Amino acid sequence: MADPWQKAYDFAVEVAREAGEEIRKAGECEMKVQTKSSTVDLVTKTDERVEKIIIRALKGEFGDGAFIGEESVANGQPCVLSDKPTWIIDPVDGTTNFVHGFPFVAVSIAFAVNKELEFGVVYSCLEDKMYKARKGKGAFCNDEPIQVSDVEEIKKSIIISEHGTDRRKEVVTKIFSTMQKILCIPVHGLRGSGTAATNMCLVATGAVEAFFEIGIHCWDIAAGAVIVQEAGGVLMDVDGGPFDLMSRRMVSANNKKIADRIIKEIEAFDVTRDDAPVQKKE
Ligand SMILES: O=P(O)(O)OC(CO)CO
Ligand SMILES: [Mg+2]
Repeated sequence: MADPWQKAYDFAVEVAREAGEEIRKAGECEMKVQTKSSTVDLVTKTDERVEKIIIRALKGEFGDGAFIGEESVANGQPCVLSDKPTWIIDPVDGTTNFVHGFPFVAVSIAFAVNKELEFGVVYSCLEDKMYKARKGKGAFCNDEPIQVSDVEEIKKSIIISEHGTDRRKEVVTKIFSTMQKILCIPVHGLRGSGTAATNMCLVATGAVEAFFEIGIHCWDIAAGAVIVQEAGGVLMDVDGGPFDLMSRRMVSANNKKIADRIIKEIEAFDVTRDDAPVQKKE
């Protein structure tokens, strides 16, 4: 078959749009907020409900397949990327923004086969921006082609960095030390939208030169990874090695020169891989 995944790609765009509509409506109602790994790792009924809507729609169209969804994993489902066609879903990327009414929230749906990402869809639903990309076929925002910035000089760049949800003092110290060093290169500015998926789309459109983070999960960045690459950008590990979707470490940039310069300043800290075996409780 010449183009086996086109139908899945088109369907993912429609599902992301419907999910975004649900999120917009839910944002207008009062919401009950719960916490996951820590008091700053938030989840709402909307996250869980929208993930179920997405998975139900995909199963309805394509049958039972492999799914890695943020809320399914939180409820004990495995988080292992196999060779099987696999949907990787973040129903609400930017849950903290959503809870606070900070206006950047995205639905992120990616699809991988043989552990390789085939396409990604990020719907920034409060801005009504539909980002999408398919391997080898370019990246788009609302159907217009997008491209990374051509800036090569770090001193002319804007860099996105987030703070994450790990509030251990040694981790926060490393995050701020890294940010300080990058700011003082100097760069034009540091930014952060509060959603990794949207941050990657900002790299892809050329609004910023790079976004890096340690501690994100595969569902935050899988769709954005395809979008950045198809917009002409690069993905790397924070130590300069190859990007590994399950490692929870990522630098995305408009080009390798900018990525390498940022990597020089990154103070890494340990995170548990997404696909690490779950420890059995004694
Ligand atoms: O809001 P979420 O889905 O928890 O994701 C955060 C990072 O983990 C923002 O990208
Ligand atoms: Mg997320």
